[in-house]
Amino acid sequence: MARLIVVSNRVALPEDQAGRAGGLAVALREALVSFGGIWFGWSGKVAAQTSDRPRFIEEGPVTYAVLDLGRKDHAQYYNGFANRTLWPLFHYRMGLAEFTRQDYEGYMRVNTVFAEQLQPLLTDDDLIWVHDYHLIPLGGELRRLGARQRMGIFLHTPFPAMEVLLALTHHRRLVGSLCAYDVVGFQTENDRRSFFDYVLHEAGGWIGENGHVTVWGRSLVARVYPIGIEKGAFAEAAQRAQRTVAYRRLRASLNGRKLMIGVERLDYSKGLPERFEAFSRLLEKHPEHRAKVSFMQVAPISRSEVPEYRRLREELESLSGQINGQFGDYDWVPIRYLTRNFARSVLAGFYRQGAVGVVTPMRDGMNLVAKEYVASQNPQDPGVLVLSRFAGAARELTTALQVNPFDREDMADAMDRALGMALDERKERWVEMMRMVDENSLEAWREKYLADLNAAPFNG
Ligand SMILES: O=P(O)(O)OC[C@H]1O[C@H](O[C@H]2O[C@H](CO)[C@@H](O)[C@H](O)[C@H]2O)[C@H](O)[C@@H](O)[C@@H]1O
Ligand SMILES: O=c1ccn([C@@H]2O[C@H](COP(=O)(O)OP(=O)(O)O)[C@@H](O)[C@H]2O)c(=O)[nH]1
Repeated sequence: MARLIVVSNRVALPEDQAGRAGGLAVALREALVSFGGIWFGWSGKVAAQTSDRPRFIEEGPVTYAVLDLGRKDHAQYYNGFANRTLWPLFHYRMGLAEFTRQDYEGYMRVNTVFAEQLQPLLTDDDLIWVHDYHLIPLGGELRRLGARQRMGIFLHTPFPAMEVLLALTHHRRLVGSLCAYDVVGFQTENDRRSFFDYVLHEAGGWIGENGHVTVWGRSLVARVYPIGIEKGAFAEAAQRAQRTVAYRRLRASLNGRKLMIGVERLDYSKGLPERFEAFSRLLEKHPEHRAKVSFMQVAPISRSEVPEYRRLREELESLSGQINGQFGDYDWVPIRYLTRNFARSVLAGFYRQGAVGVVTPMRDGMNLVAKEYVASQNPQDPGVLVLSRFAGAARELTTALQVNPFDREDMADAMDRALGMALDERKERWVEMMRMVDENSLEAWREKYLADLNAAPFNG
């Protein structure tokens, strides 16, 4: 049987798996255990120099092979080109995208080093599954070194419209390396359509049936695999959470008020200032909600070495202070803004208490929080999901209250509607969302992708 080689920027090492690992890490590890294989990537450590060989950690049939990144590589590849150029561009924030030649060179250099250190570990019938925008050039680099294995990539972020991508100096090289893979996976049909547009109108390629693409002398398939959450896990976690101290303390602190909850990394793609302003608008426009609802925003700090992320943090501190000052009372704080990270087992209990879940990114590949919120609800008394139409999840969760995050008024109205929604309508909307969450589970995503990768022809 073929071995599986997973390559991702972050690797969930065995010591992280006990309870801290996210659902995606658990699902990938399960696949690795059943195929046997290697998980290759960054160790998460920054050192003086990038490692000249991987550090190996063996656990049963799985080998973890990780590299430390040197300070310069970390700055140029991760904080630079990946998170200051590609991330904003892929999330349609052209104004925030910074491009420097040095960052681009650092990005390419790290991809080359990854390829050079991975290539000797490969055997002929391995299946190679690369994840995300950090490592797009890796496939092309491996091919350059002679790798003929079946190789796929899954893009967790959006793939931008062609006109946006053209703003990147090296767009041709980047898309060219995407086409070195045999299977290119996207979160939504929208993302795939943008890729097809580029193939047709910029690269002069062909799109055949069932996602077959012929371009630059290569054939590949481009398909949609919406990522999901582990089947049943959040429903169980939310039930269990009800017996915990955190659950009870949150409940007691609400003192009978409704909870509106948001959970995301502190990232400008998530639309946090816009959401805070919409909440402020809600309190202004509908004073009946004052002192009747508490909005809790969990926003663990992310990518804090990138200046745009630091500025966002300052903006949110100021906005939450201003809104609490304007509307708060001696016994009610409108916004609870928390920048610490919570375990998913705790979050499940928080989601369950949320009468309203607000997930309003300006743009998001999928947004798993939306699905986790739905799965954590009490079927007898479910909450309402207010969801941005620009989250990948909006394609599946069509019975959420969908909003335009660029329109504060629209969001404030949806919050008002969600807070007042009758039980029958809440149930009806939730049943349909839950059906989608179950159907497009994390397990289904993994199996569908691996089946396509397995079916790809060997390039020998
Ligand atoms: O590794 P970090 O820089 O700390 O960032 C965390 C991850 O953020 C992004 O997540 C994306 O993947 C999710 C699962 O497919 C999807 O729901 C979400 O919409 C995406 O934003 C990033 O793409 C990952 O590589 C990062 O590890
Ligand atoms: O304090 C927190 C905040 C978030 N998350 C998890 O982080 C993931 C965020 O994934 P999503 O797809 O929503 O966005 P991303 O951060 O990947 O862009 C979800 O599984 C959350 O449960 C967490 O474990 N603790």
